[in-house]
This record gives sequence, C-alpha cells and structure tokens, in this order.
Amino acid sequence: MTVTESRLRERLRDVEDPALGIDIVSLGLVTDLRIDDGVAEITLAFNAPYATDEMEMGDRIREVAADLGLETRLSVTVPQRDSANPLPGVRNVIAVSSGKGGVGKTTVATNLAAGLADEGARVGLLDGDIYGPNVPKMIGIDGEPGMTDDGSLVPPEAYGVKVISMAFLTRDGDDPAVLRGPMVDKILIRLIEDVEWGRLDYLVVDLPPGTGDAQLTLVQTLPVAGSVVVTTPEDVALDDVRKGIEMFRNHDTPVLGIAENMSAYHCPDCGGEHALFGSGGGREVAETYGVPLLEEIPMNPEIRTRSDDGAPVVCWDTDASEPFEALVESVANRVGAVNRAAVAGIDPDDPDPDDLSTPASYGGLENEAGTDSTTDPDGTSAEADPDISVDGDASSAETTNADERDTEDDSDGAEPSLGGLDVSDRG
Ligand SMILES: Nc1ncnc2c1ncn2[C@@H]1O[C@H](COP(=O)(O)OP(=O)(O)OP(=O)(O)O)[C@@H](O)[C@H]1O
Repeated sequence: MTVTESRLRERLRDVEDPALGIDIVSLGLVTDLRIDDGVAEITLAFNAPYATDEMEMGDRIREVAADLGLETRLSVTVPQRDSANPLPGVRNVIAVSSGKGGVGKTTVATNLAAGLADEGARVGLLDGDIYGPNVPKMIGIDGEPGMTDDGSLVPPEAYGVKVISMAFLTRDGDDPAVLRGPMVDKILIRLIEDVEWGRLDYLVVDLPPGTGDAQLTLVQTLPVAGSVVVTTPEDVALDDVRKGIEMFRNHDTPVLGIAENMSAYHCPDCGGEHALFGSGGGREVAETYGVPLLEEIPMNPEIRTRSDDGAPVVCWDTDASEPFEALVESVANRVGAVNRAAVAGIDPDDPDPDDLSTPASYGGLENEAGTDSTTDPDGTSAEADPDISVDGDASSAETTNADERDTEDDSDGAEPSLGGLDVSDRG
C-alpha cells in the first residue's frame, strides 16, 4: 500500500520533543515533508547541531518512517533571527556571563567551546572580557590573528575553536583598564563584526563580569540565542547573578540556565566532599527564576592546572572533564529547546500546548502533494537564503572534526550543517 504524506505526518505526531513535551508536528518543527520513490524527505526546524535531543528525535523520525517501509532523508532549515544580524553565518551565539569576577566564567566558556568542537560542531570563541582577556592563554593560543585584504581579522584556532580576543588587540602595552566606554564599545563591535568567522554552529562569547556597558553592548549587538550564567554557590555571587539574569530578561535574551562552579571539593586524601563556597545556591537561584541548573562543576585542581597549561580539561578523558562534558550536552540541548520553542511561539520554561502559535499544518504539510514546502519558521528557507550560504571561504570554517560531520554538509558551504543528525538512509 502506498504511504501518503498525510499518513506519515500523522505518524510523526508520535515523536515527542523531549524538552518541550509536545509532538514535533504540533510544534511546527516539520517544515516540509514529501515522499518520493519510497524515500521520506523531511525538513526540520532544528538549529542546535550535535544536541543529543535533536539527534534522538532524528532517530525516532527514522524509526517511524521505517515502520511505514520508507527510507528517510533529513534536512534542516535555519530560522533567520533578525534582518540586521551582523553575523548571518553564525547559527547560535551563546553568551557566558557572571555577576562577578573570578567565579570561573572564562573556564566555563573555554571548555564549552572546546567541548562543542570536540563533538563535531563548528565553533568560535569571542573573548569579550576586555579587562581580563584570558581566553588565548586558557585554550593555548600563541599566534596572532591574520588579516584579510579588506582588513578583517582571521581568527587563529586551537582545539578546533576559532578564537578572537581583546588580548590580540591590546598587546602593545595598552592597559585595557584605562580604555574609556566609547572606545570599549568600538573595540567590541570590531571584534564582533570585522572577523572572518565563516560559518559557525556556535559562537561562545565570554562576557566581562557584571552588568555594565560592555555587557549591554554585546547583548544589544549580537543576536544572542541565550546566556549561560556562571556562579559559585556563595551568596555574594548569587546576588550578582540575580542582577545578571534580570539584565538578560530585560533585553529579551533567553537565560539558558545556571552553571554552578566550584560547587564542592572532593578531597583525595580524606575522601570527603567539602563545600568551600557553600552549597545549593545555584539550584536555589535556578528555581527562583524558573531556569535549568545546567551543571554543578566541583572544585578540582586539575581544572586549574589544565587551564594554566592552555589545555581545556573537557578535551581530556579524566574525572575532571566529566562535568564539562555534561555541561556541553545540557547547553546544546537547551539552545535547541529555546530555538524550537521560538519556532512554536511558546515559552521554553513553561511550554503550554495552548500557547502554540503555529498551526499543525505549518510549512505546507497540509498540502498532500508536498509542493508548498519552502517555508521555514520565519518564512525563509535557509538553503535558499543568501545570507546563510557562504562563499569559498566557508571551507575555512571546517574544523579538524569535519570528518565526523554529516554527509549532507556541502563542501561549498551551501547547506547548513545537520550537526549529528545522521542523514544516511537507514530505511
Ligand atoms: N572548578 C574549578 N576548580 C578549580 N579551579 C577552578 C575551577 N574553575 C575555575 N578555576 C580556576 O579559578 C581561576 C579563575 O577562573 P576564571 O578565570 O575562569 O574566572 P573568571 O570568572 O573568568 O574570572 P574573571 O572574569 O575575573 O577573569 C582560574 O585560575 C581557574 O583555573
């Protein structure tokens, strides 16, 4: 019996979004669906490459199609966030912030970037911490950025991460502490706009601590997908965290969640856990604001020594790397959830099916012939969008992990990365 597109669409209602608890058809995540010669060609509004939730949903979709005797070919559409986006080739900007200095924000940003790259994602890391730009040291970059003919900076790479830092621009003896506000803004905007990032799945931004002008400039200039707020469990840090969360919310930037750092120290001598900076504070603030506690990262001297050596601990297979691996997974999943909730028009922190803005027939799915299929969540098809496709330079966006990427990721950069969604037909 021939399987119709409407039958397949109905069966895809069995695939539930694990973060939002609603099926993918009702959420409007299936933006195109057609069946051609026994192959189900399904386009998804997924935008968090290597997020395990999205990879698992891809597997579920293939199972459903296989039950109907179909092979599957998946592709993704990338929503355009904003027409004035200064970084059209960047799919997700993740801001890493903290209420105060010294809580491990740069450690978290560096390990997050290196961990995402380790999974196979194309990643950039922008060190926006003007007054303490430590990223190059922590990720082991000695080199300087290159320069294109038109004066754009070409970021050096380490651990598969393209890095741009304030440190590159202030090596000639400038004391960044004496820079005035407007100068800081100008430098930050140059660091954002005049860089050959190529195509990135994630750009991690290490913000300066606090909630001052520099943070605002970054949040207002960049299309931030969401922010990770880093804190220690102690009260002073937590008070500052509250101000940080409010700053993001006031600027319509989703808070991805809280990363509590230096949570406890596991003493190798006595075997006990010591809560040097108190305990439970990150969870408390996460509950108060209704956002996830992304991870609790214990105090561990190896984290510091690896950072001092310029070797992010997440890239080493040790006990100390585990919380960062878990953080990478929860951040990618949360970016995905926030993006998918935006497609559906619902609140990612309180997903209510009654709030769904997208009709279930979204994306032409009501059209049996499947001809009306080019619409994406914002009315543009990523594949057809000249802002998303990139020129030959895009090949420089490839990291050392390129061989792990999906097979549909065109070498000329015309297709958005499917980020771990194994696109091979498994019928
Ligand atoms: N979980 C941890 N266990 C042990 N040491 C840590 C941990 N997290 C961070 N550190 C160490 O703490 C110090 C401060 O970390 P980091 O520079 O990341 O903080 P920060 O919040 O970015 O500071 P600032 O913004 O003031 O520069 C570093 O030496 C770092 O290696």
